[in-house]
Amino acid sequence: MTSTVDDPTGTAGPGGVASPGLAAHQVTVRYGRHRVLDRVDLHVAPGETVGLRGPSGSGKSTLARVLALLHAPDGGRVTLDGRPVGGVRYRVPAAVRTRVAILFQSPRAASDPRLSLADLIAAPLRAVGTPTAQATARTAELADLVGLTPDLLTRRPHAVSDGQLQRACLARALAHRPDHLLCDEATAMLDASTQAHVAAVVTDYQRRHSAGVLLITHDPALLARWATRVVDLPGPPAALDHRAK
Ligand SMILES: Nc1ncnc2c1ncn2[C@@H]1O[C@H](COP(=O)(O)OP(=O)(O)OP(=O)(O)O)[C@@H](O)[C@H]1O
Repeated sequence: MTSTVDDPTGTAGPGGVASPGLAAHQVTVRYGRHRVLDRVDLHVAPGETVGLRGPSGSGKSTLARVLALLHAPDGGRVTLDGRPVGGVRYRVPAAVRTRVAILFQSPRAASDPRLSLADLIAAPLRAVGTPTAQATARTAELADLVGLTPDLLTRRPHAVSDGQLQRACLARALAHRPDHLLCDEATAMLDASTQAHVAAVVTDYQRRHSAGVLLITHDPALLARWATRVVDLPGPPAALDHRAK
């Protein structure tokens, strides 16, 4: 069974010219015997917002983690501007991996409880050896961008609300001015006003930087309002791997 969900235009075409963007090509992922993604294609061009929907368990978060270069697929590959990206996490050169950022649903699960919000935002800058003064200035700029006041920056995650922590996670995601931002149910846990604010910051960033956005959500209203186009992941291919026994 092939689950091609999108037309991947991120490969070099007949003329050898690669279209810009972030793409998954024939991506397959298994957890043990459970095949979650089966040869899936997806392409996010600069400036567009691709909505990704599908039933619970269809592999949306898994695909986002593959595209964020956090999870190595068992088959297929990820390309950036048509060039294959080998490896995941710190095996990918900083200049490449910082072009993609991801914002998760639960800011608490995605935050080190020992860090102040300022250190949390600055973590990706520190990870690539950004000089302290530069990292401090950029952190202040990012905090301002997401609407975090200076008094909140000295607090740790337990001392701020979910909405404030998600704003810090958004600031952290934007630290390196990524070309692609993957939002995995990123506003699902937020109240309406924080949800609107986070969406406004992302869309403004997207407009100014021509960033591609992947929007994973179960919310049809959010997809209708924000997505340029919507891609459907089929349900989990449950029985597939029993045949291989
Ligand atoms: N690290 C893991 N180890 C084993 N199984 C996993 C792992 N991560 C996800 N899965 C399983 O893979 C399947 C797809 O999970 P995934 O979170 O990608 O789906 P999803 O479409 O994002 O679901 P939802 O809409 O409920 O968030 C699920 O059956 C899940 O239990």
